Amino acid sequence: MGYEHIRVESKGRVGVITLDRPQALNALCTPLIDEVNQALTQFEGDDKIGCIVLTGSEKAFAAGADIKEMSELTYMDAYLGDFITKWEQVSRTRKPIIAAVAGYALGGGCELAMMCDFIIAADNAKFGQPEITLGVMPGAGGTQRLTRLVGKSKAMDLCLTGRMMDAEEAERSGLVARVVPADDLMTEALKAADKIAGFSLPIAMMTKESVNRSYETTLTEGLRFERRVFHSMFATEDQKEGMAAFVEKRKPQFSNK
Ligand SMILES: CC(C)=CC(=O)SCCNC(=O)CCNC(=O)[C@H](O)C(C)(C)COP(=O)(O)OP(=O)(O)OC[C@H]1O[C@@H](n2cnc3c(N)ncnc32)[C@H](O)[C@@H]1OP(=O)(O)O
Repeated sequence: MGYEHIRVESKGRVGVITLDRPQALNALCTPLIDEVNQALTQFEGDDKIGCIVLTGSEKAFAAGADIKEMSELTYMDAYLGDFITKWEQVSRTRKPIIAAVAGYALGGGCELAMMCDFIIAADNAKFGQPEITLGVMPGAGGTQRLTRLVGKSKAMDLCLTGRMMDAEEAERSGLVARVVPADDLMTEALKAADKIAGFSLPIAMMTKESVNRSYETTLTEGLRFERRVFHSMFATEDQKEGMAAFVEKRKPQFSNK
């Protein structure tokens, strides 16, 4: 499939999806989301890919859902069309996925980044949930994921005032895993992604599943889930290889089995 609103490339074992709608600061129109989902399906099915990076431009990761597209939406359009639900493919992606964010990550842009496993931000990044200024509230996880990441007080501040926060505040608040100079964003994101892709894919996927479970359940149930998954890892060839390599003082050769 040809892509109009994104660029898709493989860099070794890392799949890179670049939002590429510069005239609208990567506003997330429906065709763009459809293309992102198509690219995710492509990378999920590609055995050579061990990690995915989702990024935008230096000016904008994404300035939100496409306001022009949304402005005429009726309640029935939104309800019957299940507006936003198709965005969630990012959060259902089983392979690790990193958001590399420079510039604006606003509204749905911030929410899309939060659907990834973690965010690496350029020092020029600006995050916010300005939906209230448009007469709506966040609708793609902003009131939920943001609250879990930064706590109630900061989430209320951002969602109720619609203000933006810079990368330094976003890191301090727990939204962002690390901040790097804007010029180094892709180098750093690719380095992190390649490192992850060099580990055992099933182990990375199970690790991701277990961390995500902590959002969905009680501590007791989460610990039980972690223990079961941890035990299951002793049935993998990669556990045998990883530990043997340590004992034999050599680099492991994971086979994703
Ligand atoms: C997920 C859900 C349910 C909701 C949402 O995400 S609601 C959207 C939340 N986002 C916003 O409210 C941000 C809207 N954008 C802005 O406030 C500004 O564009 C800016 C502060 C990000 C940048 O300002 P700047 O002056 O540098 O650039 P503009 O001239 O305003 O924009 C350039 C170009 O892009 C179009 N644009 C920007 N954002 C969107 C958007 N979210 N949807 C559609 N189009 C957008 C903007 O209209 C302009 O295009 P034109 O020159 O053709 O008007």
